[in-house]
Order: sequence, then C-alpha cells, then structure tokens
Amino acid sequence: MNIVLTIAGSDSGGGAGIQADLKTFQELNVFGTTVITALTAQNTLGVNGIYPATPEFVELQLNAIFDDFDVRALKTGMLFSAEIIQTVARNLKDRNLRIVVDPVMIAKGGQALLKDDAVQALIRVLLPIATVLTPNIPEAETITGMKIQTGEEIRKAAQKILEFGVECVVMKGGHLEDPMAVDTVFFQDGSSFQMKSPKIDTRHTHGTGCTFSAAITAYLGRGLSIKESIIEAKKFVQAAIENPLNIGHGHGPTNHFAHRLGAKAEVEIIE
Ligand SMILES: Nc1ncnc2c1ncn2[C@@H]1O[C@H](COP(=O)(O)OP(=O)(O)O)[C@@H](O)[C@H]1O
Ligand SMILES: Cc1ncc(COP(=O)(O)OP(=O)(O)O)c(N)n1
Repeated sequence: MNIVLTIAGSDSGGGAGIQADLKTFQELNVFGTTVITALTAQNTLGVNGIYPATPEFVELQLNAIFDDFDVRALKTGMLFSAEIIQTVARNLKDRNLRIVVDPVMIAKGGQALLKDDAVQALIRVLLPIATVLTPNIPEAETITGMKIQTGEEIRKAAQKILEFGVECVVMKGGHLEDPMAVDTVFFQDGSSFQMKSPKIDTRHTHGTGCTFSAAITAYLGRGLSIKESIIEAKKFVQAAIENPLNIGHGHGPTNHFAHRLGAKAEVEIIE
C-alpha cells in the first residue's frame, strides 16, 4: 500500500483541510496519515476560531509518522505560523519525498489561515524543498509581490516562483474572470502546459484547493509522474465540483465520492 501524508489544519465542517485530504486519499486508494497543525471551528459559512498546535507537538507528530511509515509523498496545507513552517521544513529536509505545497493563506470567507509574518518563512524554507507548489492567483500575488491578471503576468510570476526553488508550479486560475477554469503549469526546465475545464457556476467550492493538492499527492504516492499526477488531479477535482452535494448553508464542499461513482470530467490539455 502506498502511504502518503498531509500536514494541515482540521476543518470541523469536513470540506477542506485534513478532512478533505483524507477523503481524497481514500478515494484514490492510498493510505493517508496526518500531522495536524491547527484545529479550526469551521463550517460552510466560515471560520469561527483557530486553535494552533505548538511547534513541539507538530514535531512529535512528524516523528511518529517518519519513525514508523515509509511515506512516499506528502502535502502541506494550512501551516498557520512561521514557527510551524520552520519545524515542518526542518523535519522534511534530506528525506527522499515528493512534497506538494498548497500555500493556504485565506479561507473563502476571508479569514486568515496563515499569519502575515509567516509568508517569508514559507518562501525561504519551504519553497526550496517543494516538488509542486499550487498557488491560486491571490496566493501567487502575495508570494511574488506582483499583480497578476493576464497570461503574461501569470508566466512572469511563475518564473519568479521557480526561482525560489520549487520544481514545478501550478498557477490555479479558479479566481480569474474566465468562463473556463484554466490552470497553467510551469517546470524548472522551461516547459509548460495548460489544463482547461468548464468553470462550474456553483457556490459549492469549499475545499477545492485542498482536494486538488491532495489528489496530486495521492497520484505522486502511487508513482505517477509530476505531469500525470497534476492532470489526473485536475480531472478528480473537476468531477468533485461538477457533482455537488448541497451540504450546509454557505460554500458547500466538493463531492469526493464523484470519482468512485464513475463521474468522468473532461479536461483539455494544451501543450
Ligand atoms: N467553479 C469552478 N469550476 C471548475 N473548476 C474550478 C472552479 N473553481 C476552482 N476550480 C478549479 O479547482 C482547482 C482548485 O483551484 P482554486 O479553487 O482556485 O483553489 P483554492 O481553493 O486554493 O482557491 C483548480 O484546478 C481550479 O481551476
Ligand atoms: C483547515 C483549512 N485548511 C484549508 C482551508 C482552505 O481550503 P481551500 O481548499 O483553499 O478552500 P476554501 O477555504 O477556499 O474554500 C480551509 N478553509 N480550512
């Protein structure tokens, strides 16, 4: 069995964070383990409170996992503070791991999931060891300090992110004014490709970023290439958005079961 890990925050509402990651891992036939960085009191209407773990307890969880399991790939989600980021990066360095970094900063309801002063730590210690970084446009703007609206601005920002040391960056286009959900992927060797799918008109998009990065991690854990993992993950999240569950009174979760129930999503790949 392929073992993967998520280092992220708990979403009591079950649509994002650790819960979305574990559901995705289960659906994609990998064994999921967890390191919880923070508890959130959260539902589809918003985040009512955050209770972070101490960096020492994050390290204790990491040791528990690495002392016993042969983890092949992992993802990071909500990391909350510079201290937790430093603890995580220190414990991941020099291990033979494929690392997906989802630079979670702000929840859909506007609540901060990463402290402002933690962004520099993310750039300095986590990006250099990342295999894949999956920023949405606002996150990419914060990381690069650049305004991003056009295709050319996406390319320039991606170039700057690659200079921070990540192997591959997926610039997620879900937040752009576009009838299609277009993600553009850039690699260190200068190659790139685009993934296009119809943008679904729905408010049930809570946890889309978590689900996408968890699916990339699952496919990497199963031994797929970086490119294949990203394409298959885009299909997984598209199917999850296209078949909503109608849970809660706000931004409802995506449907992790859609894949198991045979939902197929068409994603156009443009080289
Ligand atoms: N309404 C939508 N319809 C189809 N795909 C979407 C939609 N919103 C986001 N996506 C896709 O979901 C994935 C996660 O992106 P996004 O929602 O932007 O992440 P985040 O949750 O980090 O803001 C990306 O592949 C993006 O293109
Ligand atoms: C605990 C926790 N982690 C991450 C998020 C953000 O998830 P994301 O997939 O970006 O979805 P939205 O918050 O944008 O709906 C979260 N909310 N909680």
